[in-house]
Amino acid sequence: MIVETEALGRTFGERTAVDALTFHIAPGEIVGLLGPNGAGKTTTIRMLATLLPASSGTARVCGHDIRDDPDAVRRSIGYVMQQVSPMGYYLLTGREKAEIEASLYHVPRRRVKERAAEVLDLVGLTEHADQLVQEYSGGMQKRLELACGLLHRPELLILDEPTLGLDVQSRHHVWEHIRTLGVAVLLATNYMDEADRLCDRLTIIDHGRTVATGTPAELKEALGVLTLDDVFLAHTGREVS
Ligand SMILES: Nc1ncnc2c1ncn2[C@@H]1O[C@H](COP(=O)(O)OP(=O)(O)OP(=O)(O)O)[C@@H](O)[C@H]1O
Repeated sequence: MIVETEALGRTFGERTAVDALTFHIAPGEIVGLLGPNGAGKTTTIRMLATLLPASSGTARVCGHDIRDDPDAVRRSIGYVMQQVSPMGYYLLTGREKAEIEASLYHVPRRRVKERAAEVLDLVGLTEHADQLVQEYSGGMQKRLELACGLLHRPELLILDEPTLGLDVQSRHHVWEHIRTLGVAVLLATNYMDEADRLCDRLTIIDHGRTVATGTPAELKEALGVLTLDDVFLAHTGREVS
């Protein structure tokens, strides 16, 4: 398994953000983590990425325990956060940004150029590689972020809201590329169409607990509804925000 959690939990003072969460991701699987605002998605992701210690339970990521071997976990994952990188990058070309990040990710120096070109190609940016990032559309910038998350060839890519704020066409384009990356993906999203189109399996959480898990088709079938919006509403009592 690429990810295996067992009763993973995190509290902040009196507040329980994640409560005994158990789920797994198999190699190559795209798993969506869905939930209303404040459900515990980001806290879960931050624990798996070893950016935040767990209060209880265990998790193994790419075979490494998040508590005992955080460095090995970090080497095995790519993490693409919600916000786009700092402004400084806008004055670079896509290729320059990828090459700088490759060095930050400890890609051997003699491999930097080749690895940067490889990941730019994976997300369809080869043609625009020598254009300034500030001239990129929002969708192209997101694809560049995806590319940079893959520079050290992680086994797991963690994506927090990968298409937040993009127009429909750019979102479809980003999805196409995520589908063909060939690594396991954990994706937090508030977009039900994104979860439906992209994810092999979904875990819906609310108040830090799993309330439903299954393929998009299974989740709809179990309730006899046609859309994931209805599934979400039935399990969380809330409309998708
Ligand atoms: N550093 C913190 N200190 C205190 N409480 C926190 C902290 N981080 C998160 N929380 C609380 O934990 C709960 C889960 O938050 P989290 O950010 O994981 O939810 P989320 O599902 O990612 O929400 P969103 O969709 O709004 O990003 C919330 O009640 C939040 O207020």
